[in-house]
Amino acid sequence: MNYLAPSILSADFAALGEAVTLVEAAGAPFIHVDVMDGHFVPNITIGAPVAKSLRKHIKGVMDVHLMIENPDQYLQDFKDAGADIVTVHYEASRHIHRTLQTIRSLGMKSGLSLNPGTPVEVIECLLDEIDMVLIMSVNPGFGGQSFIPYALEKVKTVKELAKKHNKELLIQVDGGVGLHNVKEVVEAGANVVVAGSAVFGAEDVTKAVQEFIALMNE
Ligand SMILES: O=C(CO)[C@H](O)[C@H](O)COP(=O)(O)O
Ligand SMILES: [Co+2]
Repeated sequence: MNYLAPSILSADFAALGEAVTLVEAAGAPFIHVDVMDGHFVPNITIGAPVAKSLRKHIKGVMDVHLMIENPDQYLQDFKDAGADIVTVHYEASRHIHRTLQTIRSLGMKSGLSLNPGTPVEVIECLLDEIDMVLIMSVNPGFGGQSFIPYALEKVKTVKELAKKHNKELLIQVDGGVGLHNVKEVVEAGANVVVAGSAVFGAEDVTKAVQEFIALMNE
């Protein structure tokens, strides 16, 4: 089974509850929440209070992608907000092993995200602490960017590592994924696909979600 995670980054921020309800009704099992602080990435979005309000509308998995400096400082807040998965960036934590351990100790699934410029090999010594690897296929900060093809090579490497070390590992790809390339992304080994602009920018959001899910599980 492969999972679609619509990113609310491209939804109307004044109507996030409705956005979540719409994509869940269409069959999306994860809701991807992009948290940006204006320091780690050059954009600011939302924080734990908004995630907490949103939680009341989410029936499935709340998948929080932290693009922030000092993630350790906010892990408890996202636990309190009801996050199921919290993903932190390798590049944002000085003691990433400890950060991942803390996420799990709070009772959430731990995700590790790699920027396009970070070699995939860094995950090897962290695999015991990770429930999900997020391969960024754009430089984080904005929706609607173009997919960086080399991400597929990184996904293939993660898939090989997962076969050896953790068959349950979730492998997520985020950035520039649309109906035109989602099959390629899944074939490379991704089992969780984030899509923001291709879902919320579509003329018919319900149809877009359904088409994604059909292509991902053919
Ligand atoms: O983390 C992100 C950006 O940093 C977003 O999740 C991602 O960009 C989704 O948007 P799109 O599908 O439009 O590329
Ligand atoms: Co994201």
